[in-house]
Amino acid sequence: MSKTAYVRTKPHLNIGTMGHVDHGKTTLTAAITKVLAERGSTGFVPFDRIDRAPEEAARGITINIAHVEYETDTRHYAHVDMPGHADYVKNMVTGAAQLDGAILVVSALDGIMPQTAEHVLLARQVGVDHIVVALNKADAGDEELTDLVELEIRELLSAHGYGGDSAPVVRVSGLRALEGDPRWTASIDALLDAVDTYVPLPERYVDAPFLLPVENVLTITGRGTVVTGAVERGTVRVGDRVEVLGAGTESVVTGLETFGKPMEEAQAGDNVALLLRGVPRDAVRRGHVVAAPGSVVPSRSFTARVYVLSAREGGRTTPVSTGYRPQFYLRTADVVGDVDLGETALARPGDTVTMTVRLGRDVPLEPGLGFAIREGGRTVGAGTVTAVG
Ligand SMILES: Nc1nc2c(ncn2[C@@H]2O[C@H](COP(=O)(O)OP(=O)(O)OP(=O)(O)O)[C@@H](O)[C@H]2O)c(=O)[nH]1
Ligand SMILES: [Mg+2]
Repeated sequence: MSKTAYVRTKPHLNIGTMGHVDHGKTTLTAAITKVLAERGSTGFVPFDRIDRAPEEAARGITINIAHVEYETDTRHYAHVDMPGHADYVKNMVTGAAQLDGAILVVSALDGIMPQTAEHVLLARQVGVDHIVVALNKADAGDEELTDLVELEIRELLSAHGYGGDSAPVVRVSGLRALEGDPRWTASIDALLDAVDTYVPLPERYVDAPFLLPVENVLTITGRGTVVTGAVERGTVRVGDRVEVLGAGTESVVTGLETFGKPMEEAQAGDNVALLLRGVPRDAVRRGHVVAAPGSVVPSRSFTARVYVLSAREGGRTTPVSTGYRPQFYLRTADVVGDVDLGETALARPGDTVTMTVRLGRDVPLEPGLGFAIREGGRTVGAGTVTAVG
C-alpha cells in the first residue's frame, strides 16, 4: 500500500524536446531513457509509451504523463516531449513556460523547417534561456550537408539571441541508439553531457509565496480532486492552506506526489500532483492557479509588448487593429481578449508593438509574464506583460 517516498538527492530540472514534425523528438526521448537505463538509475520508456494520449494513462494521483523522468550522474530531469504539429503549439507554449532548457531536434536530412524556427521563437518568448541542439538522423545524413545544416542552425539561434556560436550542436541518431548501436548510444551520452553542462541550474524562487498553474485535473475515487502541474515558485507542504484562483475557493493540500512518489514538500521547479480537500472536480480546471492565500490578485487588463508573427513564421498575412479579439495563452490559461493598439492603430505581421488587452475573465497577471496569442488554431503573436491594470 505504501509507496516509496521521493528523495531529493540531485538538483531537478525541467527540459523538453522541440522541433519540426517527424524530426525524431519522440524517438530521441525514448533513446535517452534507454541509454540512461543502461547506466542504472532510469527506467526505459519505449516510444509508444511516450506518444500515448494523457487521458489513457490518467490513473491515480500521478503527474501529467506527457513527462518522462530520468537521471544523469549529476541531475534529475523531467522531460516533456513536445508534439511537432502546428496544432499543438498551444501545448508547447504552455509547457515551455516551465522549461529550464530545451533540446531542439533538427533532422540532418531536412534542416530547418517552419516549426523549427517557430519553436525557437516561442522558446525565446516564454523565457527558455538555453537550447542544446540534437542534430538527429546523423546516421542517414551526408556529412557535408549536415555541416551546412549545422551552420544554418547556429544562425537561427543567433538571430533569436541564443548565442549560436557557443550553443552545443550534437550529431545524434535516436533511432540507431534505440537499436543499441554503440557508436550512436555514445552520441546520446554526448548529448546528455552537453545538457548537463550547458543548461545551468536555474534560480528557484523557493522563498516566494507558492504558485502552481494547473495543467490537469483528475479525480481519485474516495480521496478527492487532484491537480497537476509544475510549481512556478515557492514551496508547498502537506497541510498547507491554498487558494484556487479561478475556482474562487480555498482548500488544504492533503497529499503531494511527484512521479507517483509521495513527498512532504514540493518546491519551485518540481512537477507535482496536489490532492485538494473538499474541492469538487468540476470547480477546478486547466488554467486555474493554486497559490498561497492572498498572494496574488487576478486582474483583467494589462499592457504588453507583443511580436506579431510574420506570415513566413506561420502568422497572419494581414495586419491587426484595435478591436481584434484573439485567444491569449497565459501560463496554462486560454482566455479571449480585446486588443487596443492606441495610437499605433495597426500592427503588421513582423511588427513589435505595445498593446492594451482586456481579458474575458480575471487571471493572475504580473509584469514579465510571457504569453502567446492564437487565432483559429495557430500562433499569431508572442508577448510579455509590461504592466497590469
Ligand atoms: N534514420 C533515422 N530515422 C529516424 C531517427 N529518429 C527518428 N527517425 C524516424 O523519423 C520518423 C519520425 O520520428 P518521431 O520520433 O516520431 O518524430 P517526432 O519528431 O516525435 O514526430 P512528431 O511527434 O509527429 O512531431 C520515424 O519514422 C522515425 O523512425 C534517426 O535518428 N535516424
Ligand atoms: Mg513525437
